[in-house]
Amino acid sequence: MNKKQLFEQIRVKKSFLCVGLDPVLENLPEHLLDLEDPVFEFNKQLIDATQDLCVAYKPNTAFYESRGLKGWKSLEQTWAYIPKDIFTIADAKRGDIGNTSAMYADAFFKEEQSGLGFDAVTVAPYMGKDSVSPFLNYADKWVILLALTSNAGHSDFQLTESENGKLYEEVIRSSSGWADSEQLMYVVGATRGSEFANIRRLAPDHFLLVPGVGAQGGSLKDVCEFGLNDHCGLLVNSSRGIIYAGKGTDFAEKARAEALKLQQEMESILTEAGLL
Ligand SMILES: O=C(O)c1cc(=O)[nH]c(=O)n1[C@@H]1O[C@H](COP(=O)(O)O)[C@@H](O)[C@H]1O
Repeated sequence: MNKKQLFEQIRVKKSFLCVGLDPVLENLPEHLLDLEDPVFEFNKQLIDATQDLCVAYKPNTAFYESRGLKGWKSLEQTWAYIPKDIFTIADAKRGDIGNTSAMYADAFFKEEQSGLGFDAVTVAPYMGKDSVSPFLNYADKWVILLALTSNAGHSDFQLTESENGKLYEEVIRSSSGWADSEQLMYVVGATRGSEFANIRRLAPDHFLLVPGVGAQGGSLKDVCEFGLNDHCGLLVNSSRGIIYAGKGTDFAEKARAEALKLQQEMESILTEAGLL
């Protein structure tokens, strides 16, 4: 899916919501636990209940990899179940020397080989250009590079100052030369509201993947104040805040209600910005 198509989906659905599919077996509704693949069944019902309200799904691969082969199978089935007009992000935070990154890229993008054909993968930038390029070699796929993350530890390195400014600024500046905004997005945590104006100065046209609303307390309004651009430019993710809204047999309805709240807030933001 290209940038134009993504914006079209945002306008059709009046939403820039990304639903994070981060299932922990112990937290799943009890009635699913006896099924052959409770994780897939959980995701399937969540996808059925939210697909008209969101433009993207983001399974974080850790929640699947932690269960070994079974988990990988659940991930594969989940990816295959997501309707093809919805943007899919493998949140895997990969990046290694070039030939190894090429294998990671195949793992998430090369469907005929790996069984997975995600639209995008999250990548850590710190090994530099040659560690990111193999992902960019897939011309119709996206790299979502970590810029300014939502966690407390973001200040350990990302805010470090040098003659080139803060480290995260340097990540955005340098990587903008590796690919354009048709192939590159940045991760910026919703908890970093005050930095959005600065990020838009460095990356005016890029889509930003913004995790951290919901369970981590980030504000959608603050993110949008400076984060919105003329093609929306935001994919705002909530995982736990949606998928664990309920724990009973009505968990999917409860998840839908939380997703709907966000979608409605997004619709009024998009309307106010003249983007619908
Ligand atoms: O790359 C990410 O998606 C990510 C980056 C970041 O800075 N912070 C962050 O929370 N995430 C991911 O976004 C999701 C947030 O989940 P919730 O806090 O449950 O909404 C998790 O999958 C995190 O791994």
